This record gives sequence, C-alpha cells and structure tokens, in this order.
Amino acid sequence: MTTMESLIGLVNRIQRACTVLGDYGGGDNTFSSLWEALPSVAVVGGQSSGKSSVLESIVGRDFLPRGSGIVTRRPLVLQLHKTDDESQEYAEFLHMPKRRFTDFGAVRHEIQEETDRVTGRTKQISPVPIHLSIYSPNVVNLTLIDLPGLTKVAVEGQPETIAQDIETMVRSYVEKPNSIILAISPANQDIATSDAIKLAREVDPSGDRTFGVLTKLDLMDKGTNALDVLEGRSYRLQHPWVGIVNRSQADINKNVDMIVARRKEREYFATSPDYSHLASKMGSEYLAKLLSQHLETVIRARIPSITSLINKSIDELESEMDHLGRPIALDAGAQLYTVLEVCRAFERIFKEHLDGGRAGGDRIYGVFDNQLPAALRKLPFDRHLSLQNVKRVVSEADGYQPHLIAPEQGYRRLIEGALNYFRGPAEASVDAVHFVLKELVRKSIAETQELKRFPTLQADIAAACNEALERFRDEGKKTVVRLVDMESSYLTVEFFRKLPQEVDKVGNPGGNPGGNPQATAAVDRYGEGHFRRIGSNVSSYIGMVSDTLKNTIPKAVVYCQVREAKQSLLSRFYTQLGKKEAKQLSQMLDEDPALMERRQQCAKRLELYKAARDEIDSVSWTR
Ligand SMILES: Nc1nc2c(ncn2[C@@H]2O[C@H](COP(=O)(O)OP(=O)(O)OP(=O)(O)O)[C@@H](O)[C@H]2O)c(=O)[nH]1
Repeated sequence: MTTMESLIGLVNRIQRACTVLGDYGGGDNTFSSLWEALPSVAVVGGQSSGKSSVLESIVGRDFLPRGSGIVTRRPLVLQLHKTDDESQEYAEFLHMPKRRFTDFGAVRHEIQEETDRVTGRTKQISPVPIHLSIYSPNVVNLTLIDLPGLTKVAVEGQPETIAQDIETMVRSYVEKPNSIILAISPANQDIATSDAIKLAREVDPSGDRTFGVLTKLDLMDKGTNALDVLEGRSYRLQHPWVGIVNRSQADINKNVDMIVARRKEREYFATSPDYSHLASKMGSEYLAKLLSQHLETVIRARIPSITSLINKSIDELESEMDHLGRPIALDAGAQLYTVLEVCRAFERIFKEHLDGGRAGGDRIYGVFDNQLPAALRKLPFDRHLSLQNVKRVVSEADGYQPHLIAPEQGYRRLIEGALNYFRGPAEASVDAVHFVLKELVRKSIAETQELKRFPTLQADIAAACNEALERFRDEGKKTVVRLVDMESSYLTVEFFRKLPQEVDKVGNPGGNPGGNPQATAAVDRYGEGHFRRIGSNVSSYIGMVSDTLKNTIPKAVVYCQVREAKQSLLSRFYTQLGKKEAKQLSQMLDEDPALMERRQQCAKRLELYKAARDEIDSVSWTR
C-alpha cells in the first residue's frame, strides 16, 4: 500500500541524490533535470513577511538563522520526516551525513556556516541548496524549500543587483510547472502590494499551484480583519487561503516554546470573533497537513511522467556513454589489449585509403602517371646533348689522341652524364609518395573514432608512423638511386650493336659526289654531322633508359614504401609496446580530461536515474 511517507520519502531521496550531482533548481546544467520534474513546495515572501516563522512553526522548532538584512542567502531544502511518538527529534545535513544534530541551536549555526562556505561572508546569494532533514514526531511528512526573501533595496556590503538577483533565483524555482508556491504575505499590509502574490500571479496566473498564507493576523489594526483575503474575495486562488499567527518578536525574545506557540495559535483562532468559523482551516499545523496531502496528491499524479522522463534520460545517457566509449581498464593486460584494438582500427582505415574504399590511394598513382613522366620530360638533355657540349665532352674524353673510329670514351661520358640527371626525378617520386602516405596517416588518425578519446596515443601512433615512413623513404631512395646507378654500370650492348656503322654511313654522305672518299670520311669524322649523330645516338639511348625507369621507379617505390606501409607501418611500435610497463600504457591511454569528466558525469547521472527508477519501482502504487 502506498502511504504518504513512501511517496514523499521517495521524492526526498531522489531530490537528495539530485543535489549531490548538482541537479537543483536554478542550477546550470547540461543534462535534463530530474529535480525539475519532482514536485516541491517553494516558500516565497517579502522580507519580514514571516517566512521563517511559518517554517519554524510547521517544524515546531526554533532552528532558522535570524538577523537583519538578508538572512536566507541559499535555498534551504527542508525535508520533514514524521517519526514514532517516543523517538527523539534530530536533524541531519546532506553535507554532513555522519552527524546527528539534537541541539537545534547548533542547526541554526550550521545553516549560517554552510551559507557562508559557499557565498563567503559578503552577503552574496547562491542557488546551491542546503539540504536539511528533520526527523520528529511533531512534523508531517513534507518537503519545503525556503528561498531568500524578496527585497527592494540592497544594504551595505551587498551588490546593487541583489534585489534582482534574488528575484531571478526565486523565479527560477517557482516558474517550474512542478513547483507548488507557498506565497507568504503579512496581514498588516495591503495584499495588492504583496511581493509573494505579485510573483505568484506572474508565474501561476490561474492560481493552480499557489497556496496563499496570511501571517500577522494578530497585528492588524483594531476593528479590521482579513476575511476578504482569507475567504478568497480579495485575491482568488484555487486553494483556500490559510491564516497564521506566529510568535511575535516579543515572544521570540522571551524564548516562547514553539509547541506552546502552536497551542496559542489554535486558541487564537478558536476564540477569535472574526475567524472562529474558519478555525479548523487556519493555523500552521493545518497548513502543514494541507501541504503534505497536496504534495502527496501531486507526486502521485506526476509519477508516470517522472518515470517516462527517467526512462528517456536513461536511453539518452546510455547512447552517449556508448559514443564516449567504455572506461579504461586498470590492469596492464587489458590496457595493452585496448591499445592494440585501437591500433588495428587505425590500420584498417589506413589500408582502406591505399586499397580503395576511401580516397587518397589514387594520388600515389598520380605520382607515377603524371609527376614522374613530366619530370623525366623536363630533364635538360637538349642542353647536355647540344652540339657544343657533345664536341667538348668527346674531345675531353679523347685527350691528345682523337678517336679513330667511334668515340667510345666520349659516348660513355655523355651517357653517364645524362644518366645522372635521372636521380632527381627518381628521388622526387619517392618524396612525393612519402608525402601522400604521411597525409594518409594523418587522415586515418583523424578518421579513427576509437582514437578520439586518446590524444596521447594519437600522438604516439603518429610519431611511430612517421618514423616508419621515414625509414621506408630512405630505403626507397636507396633503391631508386640504385636503379639509376645500375643503368650507368652496364650499358645495353644490343642498342649499340644495332646502330648503323658510322663508316658506312659517312662513306658517302651524299654531299660530295666525285670527291676523294677517304678525304671526305676523314674530314667528316671531326665535322658537325659526326657529333650531331653522336648526340642523337646518345639521346636515343637515354630515351630508352627513360622509358625503362618510368616503369621501374614505380615498382621500386611501391615495393619499398607502399607495400611496407601496408604490411609493417606499426611493426616496430608493436615490438616496443610489448616492453612497456603498466604505467606507460596507462599514460598512452590518457584520455582527454574533458571527455573523462563528461563520461564520469554521465555515469553518475545514469546511476542516479537507475536508482530513481528502482526507487519508484519498489513502491507499490495504489492508484
Ligand atoms: N505578532 C506577530 N509577529 C510575527 C508574525 N509573523 C512574524 N512575526 C514577526 O515578524 C518578524 C519577521 O518574521 P520572520 O519570520 O523573521 O520573517 P521572514 O520573512 O523570515 O524575514 P526575513 O528572513 O528577514 O526575510 C519577526 O519579528 C517575527 O516575530 C505573526 O504572525 N504575528
């Protein structure tokens, strides 16, 4: 069977858990607020309207700080728990869970101290609530939130904006649709000027959620009464107005006991000529019962929507937790496993870039198909094989004895000189592919979801990849330069064998009919045509080599760089990983602090919502 205790107690427990997580009215939150979904009673009134007196009267104890100026500077969530008649009264603060207060003077002192702990002694206000639970046979189960009194002017030491700040904070509590407003107004003031009623009218125009309380009935001018207000004629609310007579300042000074004061209040209404017909519906005890019953009804009505909010929030949090990733295990084995798993995810993406499926690998083919042939075409063979240079190289190679038939040395020197030019484009191809691979590593790291959480591991993987790519580049360069050197070290004999014999060709070059053939040949061997032919033969040979290199350089580059990157980009990293200690591994898995924080918050929230769901499930409802 559901009892009032179980329902209000349930909300109390959820409310306390909310506060621990920073979820309270007026708080700044990135999560949907469970607190806001919970019905609560907020006590609102102007300064000196009698708020503290009403609360103390409901509790039956003196426990609230008194003084001039703004005494209540943080919301006080006051949870009242009714206990067995013979049990001892005590109070407990959420921020001091181990200490039971039986001296209510000490409770008052602790409220002051705890207020100052957050706000400093500067008379500032703070929306962070203080939670106080009171266990007593003299209370009904009820939760009330005492808020700073609405004020018009700042006093010495308070910021100019204090009046506005208080209103904003109070408003943030009372504007929530689940808030029940206990609007306190003094009877010796015109109700039209009541701060509490003004605010309540704004946030609850239908008066559905507002309970009007009229204090200081005993202080009204003789011959006047508050029946117009109490009977709902001055300002109509959905719930009946409740009149209250609290202890006067003189009673307080005389330390009149609260229980005695309650009795006097009862007597006041019972014997009052104006109010005796309303006596059963007046006074602080009646108010407490009325609120308790109403709160219970409201909670009962809200349970389905609270449950659905909780379920929705659990789903959202679980999906966010999935997105954020599991928390990191503490033992070295599990950490190593996590690192390897993340590395493999990265390698998979990197390979997809090379093998297709993701863009980027085609840029390597671009190097082979465009950059390399273009660079080969641009080599300065025209200059190298100009008539002048051919002549110079051949003469230098001949030395003092000009060549007799073909300038063997001259050919070799010209060819060797030309082949040297191939080193440039060969090395440039290696560099170009290196940069493509580097870029693909960068992209793959960015695209590896699993890596996002671990900035340190990201940097470690990037460094390991770059180190490996440098090694592959060195190897690639050595290999392509070797290809060029191989061309210089042994020339293709076949090519020269196939060249038409010069003697035959020059025997009668067709320009000197009838002349002395020997003389013509002799002159021509050192003439321009002869050198031009040498240049053209060397050029053909170089063209042939260029065609070969155009094909073999890509093979070497793929073999040394691309294939290696696919097969063993992280091989060394893995070897080093095996030697790492648990501490180093956990350093690698050092998460982005913001992300860790968010996960922790989500986990705590999730715990709260699940606990709240269990709490709700554990109460058997009578509907
Ligand atoms: N005679 C009489 N005095 C009252 C009544 N209610 C409050 N007082 C007196 O009015 C003064 C202010 O009451 P509090 O309960 O401190 O009012 P408050 O709204 O909490 O004031 P602040 O905390 O300063 O905003 C005190 O001196 C009370 O004794 C009442 O019903 N009758």
